[in-house]
Amino acid sequence: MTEQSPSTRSATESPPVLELDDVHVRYGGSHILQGVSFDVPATGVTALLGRNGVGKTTTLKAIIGLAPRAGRIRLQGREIQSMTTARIVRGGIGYVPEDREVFGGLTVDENLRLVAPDEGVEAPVVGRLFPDLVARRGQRAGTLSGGQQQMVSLARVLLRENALLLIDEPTKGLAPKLVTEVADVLAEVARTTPVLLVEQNLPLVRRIADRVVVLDAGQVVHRGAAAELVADVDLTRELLGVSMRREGAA
Ligand SMILES: Nc1ncnc2c1ncn2[C@@H]1O[C@H](COP(=O)(O)OP(=O)(O)OP(=O)(O)O)[C@@H](O)[C@H]1O
Repeated sequence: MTEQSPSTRSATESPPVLELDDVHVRYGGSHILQGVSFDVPATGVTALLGRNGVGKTTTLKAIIGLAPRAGRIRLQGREIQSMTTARIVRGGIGYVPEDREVFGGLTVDENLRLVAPDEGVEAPVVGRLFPDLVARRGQRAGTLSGGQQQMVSLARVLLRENALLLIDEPTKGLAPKLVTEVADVLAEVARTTPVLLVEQNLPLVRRIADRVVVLDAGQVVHRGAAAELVADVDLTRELLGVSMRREGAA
């Protein structure tokens, strides 16, 4: 495994918000996560990277209790690996899945009122981060663009207080301008809440992530600073099969 210097925590540094220790996921005969261990620090964005099918989404699902997992997972020092998803969410993890899962037949406001019945789009966080959603409050979510649906999905988790956000490929399939908008929102959100982000867009990772964890075949193969990985053309090609040269700048 390639690794930067192990985190030597100073006396003033907060303990990690999330710790994974030897986490395994098996689906039938397939051993998908094979002893995944890493920490998510209590601030900023930690990007979970890796080629297609290496287990990134499965890692988020294991954390939130949507995949059958073994091993130890701690949220703010408390073991959560045996808890139900509902309890983990109540305990402070917000999850934005890859497929966004907005209720297409409900309006933007109705989608948000499922979480915050008294506020919906009137919630201060919505006005501050998603003015477009306020303007579209009466539009059915199923008729929104992919980027707008992503905003609804993000807004919905931000209506709660979260200790940690798990966000799965928020920019997948979005046009470049919308990628920038989503990145701006994520950067703003990460100022107050730590984020574990699955993302394939390396320019975006370079822009908003502080550190990276790279998976390959169900195992962690690299941890370190995001800027260092993204600047290393050979390493990004080796670990991810892509390079910034080919992808272009953000
Ligand atoms: N419910 C399931 N049953 C069986 N196999 C599954 C299930 N969910 C995921 N897998 C398999 O687990 C492996 C990891 O999938 P996962 O979605 O975690 O990968 P990923 O790294 O997020 O990929 P991508 O970047 O393509 O989204 C894949 O081989 C996938 O086919």
